[in-house]
Amino acid sequence: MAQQAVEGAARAQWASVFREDLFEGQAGLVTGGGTGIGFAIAFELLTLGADVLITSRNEDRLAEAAATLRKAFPERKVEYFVCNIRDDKEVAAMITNVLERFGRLNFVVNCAGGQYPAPASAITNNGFRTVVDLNLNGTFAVCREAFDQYMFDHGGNIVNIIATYHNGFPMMAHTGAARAAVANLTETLALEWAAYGVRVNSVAPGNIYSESSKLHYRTKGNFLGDDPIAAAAPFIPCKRIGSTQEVSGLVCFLLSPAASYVTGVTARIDGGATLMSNASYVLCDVDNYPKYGELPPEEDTRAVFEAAAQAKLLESKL
Ligand SMILES: CCCCCCCCC/C=C/C(=O)SCCNC(=O)CCNC(=O)[C@H](O)C(C)(C)COP(=O)(O)OP(=O)(O)OC[C@H]1O[C@@H](n2cnc3c(N)ncnc32)[C@H](O)[C@@H]1OP(=O)(O)O
Ligand SMILES: NC(=O)C1=CN([C@@H]2O[C@H](COP(=O)(O)OP(=O)(O)OC[C@H]3O[C@@H](n4cnc5c(N)ncnc54)[C@H](OP(=O)(O)O)[C@@H]3O)[C@@H](O)[C@H]2O)C=CC1
Repeated sequence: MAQQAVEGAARAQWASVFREDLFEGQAGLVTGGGTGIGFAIAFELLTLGADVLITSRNEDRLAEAAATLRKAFPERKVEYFVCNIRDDKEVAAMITNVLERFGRLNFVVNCAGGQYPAPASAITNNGFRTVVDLNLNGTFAVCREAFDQYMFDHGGNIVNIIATYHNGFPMMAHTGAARAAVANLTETLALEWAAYGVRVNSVAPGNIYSESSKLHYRTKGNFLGDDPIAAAAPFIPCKRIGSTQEVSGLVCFLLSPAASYVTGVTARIDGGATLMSNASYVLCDVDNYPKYGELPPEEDTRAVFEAAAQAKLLESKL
């Protein structure tokens, strides 16, 4: 709870690179908008003039995030609605609710999602089904309801947050399969809905610094040490993990008129990590790669890098 407020306060110091009236007059929805990447996206959309409804399962977290956003943006409408995107009826009710509150649905950002790290042989059928249900079926349900209830008549803009599933996703077979399916769904919807003035794109983040993702790995996975997201940094070409604001900036670009001719793409945002296909190429030290948004303190990151490299955590555990 308190973490949300701290995150919100920290983000109040951070400004978007985009024009402040970019989304003036628009209203939309961010699933998973109460935490992490989704919160950063909601924050930036509000910064740029939009009214935003955030939705997820945990009402306490949503209420606290909405309170933080309302405090930061008293001139905007900030709403929340409790919805499990794995439940079709709740999704339909949630879309109806956005329309009742805002009277329009110009954009949808599908950021709700997740999984647990495990080797494929340890994933039960129900575990696999659960993760596919959340990331694929839930995303589809939100897209289709948004289209049926509003975008069919008025056009609109959809961005799906997935993950870098490219070249396989060891320890994440369920989410890799689901996210690859969403990338394909993105292409199909972009084709079918172009005639209705709807653009559909995806953003595939690599390792992003978010409190909830660190917690998620520490409590449920722990296969890359205490801070697995940061421990991956030595193996990323730009030698750092990404910030939630970097993901948000890409989403805002895709929602903006500058991306009017962009539909059906999956944009990777991973510091070049998924390009690492040549085993004979050894990454150099990097000390001048640009940074944007909230990242862990330099010293902490370096300590984690050294520990990770020394223990060769990635090689030994995968
Ligand atoms: C190189 C790589 C670097 C890593 C590279 C990193 C890059 C990507 C980083 C990505 C980071 C993030 O996504 S961060 C975002 C993290 N946030 C989240 O994941 C939040 C949402 N997640 C969830 O709610 C849960 O993880 C999820 C499983 C999807 C749904 O939970 P539920 O409570 O609804 O499910 P349950 O009913 O409890 O469980 C359903 C089944 O799943 C199984 N299950 C659930 N958790 C389990 C666990 N930890 N370990 C085993 N099995 C588990 C249960 O045993 C059940 O199977 P049976 O026992 O057979 O019945
Ligand atoms: N951080 C990272 O490194 C990466 C993250 N991603 C993906 O980006 C997205 C955001 O991640 P991040 O912000 O880091 O992590 P979070 O855990 O903060 O985000 C997940 C969000 O999804 C919501 N959610 C989960 N299940 C459901 C559900 N069934 N119905 C509705 N909402 C749900 C959660 O809220 P609640 O619990 O209240 O339902 C939460 O707000 C996720 O899809 C994640 O998998 C992809 C690649 C890398």
